[in-house]
Amino acid sequence: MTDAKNRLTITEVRLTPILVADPPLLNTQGVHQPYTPRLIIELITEGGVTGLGETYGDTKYLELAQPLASALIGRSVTDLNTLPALAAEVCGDSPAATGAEAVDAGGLRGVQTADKLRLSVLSGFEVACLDAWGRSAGLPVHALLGGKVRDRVEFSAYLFYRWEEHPGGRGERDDWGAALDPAGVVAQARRFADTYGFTSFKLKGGVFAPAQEVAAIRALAAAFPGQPLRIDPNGAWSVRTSLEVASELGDVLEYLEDPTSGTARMAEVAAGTPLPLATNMCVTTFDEIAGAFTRGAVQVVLSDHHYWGGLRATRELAAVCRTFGVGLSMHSNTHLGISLAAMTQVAATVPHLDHACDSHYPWQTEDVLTERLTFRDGRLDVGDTPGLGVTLDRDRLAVLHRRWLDDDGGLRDRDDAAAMRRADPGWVTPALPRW
Ligand SMILES: O=C([O-])C(=O)C[C@H](O)[C@@H](O)C(=O)[O-]
Ligand SMILES: [Mg+2]
Repeated sequence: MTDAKNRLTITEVRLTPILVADPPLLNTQGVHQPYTPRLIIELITEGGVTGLGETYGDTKYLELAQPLASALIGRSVTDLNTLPALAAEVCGDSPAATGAEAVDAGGLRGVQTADKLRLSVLSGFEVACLDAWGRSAGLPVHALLGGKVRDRVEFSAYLFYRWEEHPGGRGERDDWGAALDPAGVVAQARRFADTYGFTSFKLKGGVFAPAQEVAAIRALAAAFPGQPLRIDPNGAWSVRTSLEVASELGDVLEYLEDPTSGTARMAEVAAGTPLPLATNMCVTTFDEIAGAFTRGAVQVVLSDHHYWGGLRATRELAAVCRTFGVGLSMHSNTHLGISLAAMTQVAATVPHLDHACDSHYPWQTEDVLTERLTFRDGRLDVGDTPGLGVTLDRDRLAVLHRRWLDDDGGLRDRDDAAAMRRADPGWVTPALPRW
C-alpha cells in the first residue's frame, strides 16, 4: 500500500445522535414533533482528515449505524463499491433490520423494510467517505462523481399547513405564524419567494379535505401566475379523488405527487389523467422500479440519496429513469446542512434533473455547521471547495447532542401521530385512502 492510500484509511468513526428543532408542520399522519432526531457521522482518516455524513437518527437507524461504524475501521474511504455488501453483512442480524414491514411512522416513505433502513444508514457513511476522500484529494465531491454539469442547483419552496406553535407551547417558537387556509398558504409562499427567491412551490397536502387544498393551490396559482406548483398528499386520496383533483388542477400543476398510495392505484390514476405523477413513496428502491415503470404508474421519481443508498446510487437511479423516459427530481424530509450539501453535490452531476428539488432546510432554524447554506434566486451554488464544502460547528453539535441525551426517549423516534395526540388525544394514523 502506498502512503497516499494509507492516508485514506479510516481510523475512527464518531456517531453523534442529535435532536433538532422542527416546527409544527402538518401532514396526513399528524404533525412534526418539536424536535426531530438526526445522526451526524464523522469518519477520521489516517491522514487526519474528517469526513462528514448525516442521516436519520431514530433508534432503529442508530442500531444499524453502530455495527457499520465498527466495521469501517481499517478500510479505505475509497472502497465504496463494497459498502453495500459490508452493510448487509454487519447490519443483517440487527433487530431493526429484521423488523416486520410496517408503514413508517414519520417519514411518509411507503412501506418500511429492512433494506430501506440499511440503505438510509449506509448513505450517511457513503457521504462521509466521499467528503473525507474529497478533502484529502483537494477535490469537491462532485468531481469524485465525475464532475458537475451545472453551477447552481434549483430548489422549490416546500409549503406546509402548520400551526403557530406546538401543542402546549413545547419546543422552540419561530415567527412564521399559522398557515391553515389558502390565504395563510399564499402568505407563506410569498415569504419563501421574497426570502429565498424560490419560483416553484410544493404544498404538503393530505391534511384537509381535498376541496380545501384545491382552493389553496388555486390561490397560489392566482398569486404566482404561470409558476410551477405541486401538491403532495402522501397517498391520502382514493383513485377517484385523485382523478377529480387532477382534472380540477391540471392547468396549474407541474405534477401531482403521490396522490394515492401503492403502484397499482398510481397506475390507475396515471391512466386517467395527462398530468404527470411524481413519487417518493411507491418507487423508493431499485426493486420497485420495474413494476412501476412498466405500468406507467409514475412519470417523475423524486430521488433521495438517503433512500437510495448514497450519491452514487442516486446517479444510477438517474440513468434508469433516463432510460425509461421518466423524469427526475429530489425529495427531502427534515435534514440539516450536511445532507443539503450532499444533495446539491449529486444534483449538480445529474444531466437530466428535470425539476427544482425539494428541501425542508428553510424550516430548520438549527444546524451543526459553522455557516448555513444560503439559497439565492431559489438556488444553491455548487462550489469547488474540497469535499462537501461545509464545516462542522462542534459547539452546536454538542448542544444538540446534549438535548438528545437529556430527552427521556419520547422524542428520539419521529412519530407524527404521537405528536398529534398532544392536541387531539383520540388521533390515530388515518387509514389510506383517507378521502
Ligand atoms: O415529499 C414527501 O413525501 C415528504 O417530504 C415526506 C415528509 O416526511 C413530509 O411529509 C413531512 O416531513 O411531513
Ligand atoms: Mg412526497
